[in-house]
Amino acid sequence: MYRVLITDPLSDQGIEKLTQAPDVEVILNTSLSKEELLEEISQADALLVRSQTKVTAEVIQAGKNLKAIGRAGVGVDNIDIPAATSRGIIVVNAPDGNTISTAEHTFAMMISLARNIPQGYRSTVQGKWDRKSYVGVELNKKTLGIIGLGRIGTELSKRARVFNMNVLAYDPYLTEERAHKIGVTKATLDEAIAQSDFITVHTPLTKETHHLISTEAFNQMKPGVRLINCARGGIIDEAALLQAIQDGKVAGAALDVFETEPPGEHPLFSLPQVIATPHLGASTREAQENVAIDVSEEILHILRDQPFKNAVNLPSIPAELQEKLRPYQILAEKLGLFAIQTADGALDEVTITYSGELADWDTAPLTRITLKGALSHYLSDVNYINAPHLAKERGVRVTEQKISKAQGFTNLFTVTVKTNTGEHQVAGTLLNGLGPRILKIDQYSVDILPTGHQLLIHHHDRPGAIGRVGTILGNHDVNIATMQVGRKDIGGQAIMMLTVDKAVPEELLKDLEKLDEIQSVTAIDL
Ligand SMILES: NC(=O)C1=CN([C@@H]2O[C@H](COP(=O)(O)OP(=O)(O)OC[C@H]3O[C@@H](n4cnc5c(N)ncnc54)[C@H](O)[C@@H]3O)[C@@H](O)[C@H]2O)C=CC1
Ligand SMILES: O=C(O)C(=O)COP(=O)(O)O
Repeated sequence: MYRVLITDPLSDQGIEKLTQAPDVEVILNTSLSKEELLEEISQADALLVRSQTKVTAEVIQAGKNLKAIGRAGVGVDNIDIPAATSRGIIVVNAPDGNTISTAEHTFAMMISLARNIPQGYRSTVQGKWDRKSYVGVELNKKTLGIIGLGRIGTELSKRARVFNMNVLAYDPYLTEERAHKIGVTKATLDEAIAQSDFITVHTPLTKETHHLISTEAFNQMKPGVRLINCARGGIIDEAALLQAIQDGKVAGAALDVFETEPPGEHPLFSLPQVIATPHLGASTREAQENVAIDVSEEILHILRDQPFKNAVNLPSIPAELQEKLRPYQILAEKLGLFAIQTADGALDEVTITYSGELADWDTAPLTRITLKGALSHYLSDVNYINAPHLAKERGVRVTEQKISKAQGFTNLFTVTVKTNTGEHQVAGTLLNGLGPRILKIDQYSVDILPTGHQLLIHHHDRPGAIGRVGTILGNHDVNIATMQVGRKDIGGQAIMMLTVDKAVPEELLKDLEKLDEIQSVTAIDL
């Protein structure tokens, strides 16, 4: 039974997939103290949050069984992603479900700001009839600067164009072609800031976007500019905004998000030009249902070891490529695990060579899995999420090579491990209808199923060597399932590759090493 902990309010209908799953127990508690959260998370297999719960490194560390963190929404700035990645925990979000709601909320904020609707409402319900103080401006023919033309920025631009606004968009990934297609003018950040009557931000909060709109930016703006932030507190420097309003440069600001949430009695709230909502961008029935459904499905898939889409800490792989790569996963993992066991000493480098058809594909997922296989020989908590991170942390270089020819096979997959004592190579393929096979160990050709207990023996090619090895295994009651011999020259260097029916005891290895012709004996468990 998987325990899924939910600590922020989610749509009941949205989480039905989880609550009704026979293999899931949902623990729903949206008022946990920090200590209670640390206690609850220690039992959880997955955690589901919105923006309120701060999923810190401490929380992640306490999640001993934690496999996945789901964010029912877009922004993951409340989750310590590096901490999750280094623990091998998958973080997924629900990027599509609240786009329209947030774009609509931003538009509502822009109109409210232009027409002083919140201020006019407050004054009217206080019994006043003040029509002079709340004279607004039209959106018609005004320039809207959108910083960040992703999902929400794009939806907002469509609505702005219907209102006959001229839209300038700045986004480092925006091409001229896409701008043209959407009907916006591609601008630099400086142009968007300097030429707009309304400026709205729709970027994630990152190191680069933190205080993207600061005093310097305010200095470049048109007098009377109005700002909207329905993305994240911290993209606009609140202290600089306060000053710019007080200086008369900025005519108004509409804020849905704040540097600290909840903001409490914020100095900005004493200014009549500021309107605010309590992080309501995604708070519609529709959006909440959408994101909760999306993230619940993702969590179920992760827990059940099924394919999932929206991992924040994994590169996304198109479904078609996932299908093509799936059969190679076992081969990749086993080759990594096999190669590492043939090598002594500290691991310096892992090189994965993809030959044949494989060379044309994006093989990064297979590289991760190979690395997971190799590192799992040393580390217990390694998975394909944290394998690259753990390799880097340990100074292990990882290289991919691609060769279009595959030496007679459709695909050949070669793993080379370099340690401080030498270099070893193992190659394999997927045989049509037969599954994965190891075909080469260093320069020796073999044909081995990559599974179970194996014994790799390097020896001198001498008459009787095979018989003596067989006798010693028999003496230790270890049955040989298959045996293959490879050699370079008659009477020269050779290998024996044995598949045996049980794990090889240490004493057996010692007895084999005593034989004159034996150079090395390695037990390999796959
Ligand atoms: N107020 C609310 O309730 C909600 C807030 N949000 C916030 O809105 C943000 C945007 O959401 P989406 O549009 O769905 O994300 P998205 O990922 O589709 O779009 C973000 C865009 O920002 C651009 N970008 C990144 N760095 C930039 C920079 N330095 N300058 C300019 N552009 C930059 C990216 O290229 C991307 O196109 C989220 O990160 C989230 O923080 C999202 C949903 C609800
Ligand atoms: O999806 C996002 O990024 C949001 O900011 C929505 O936040 P919420 O889920 O409403 O706390």
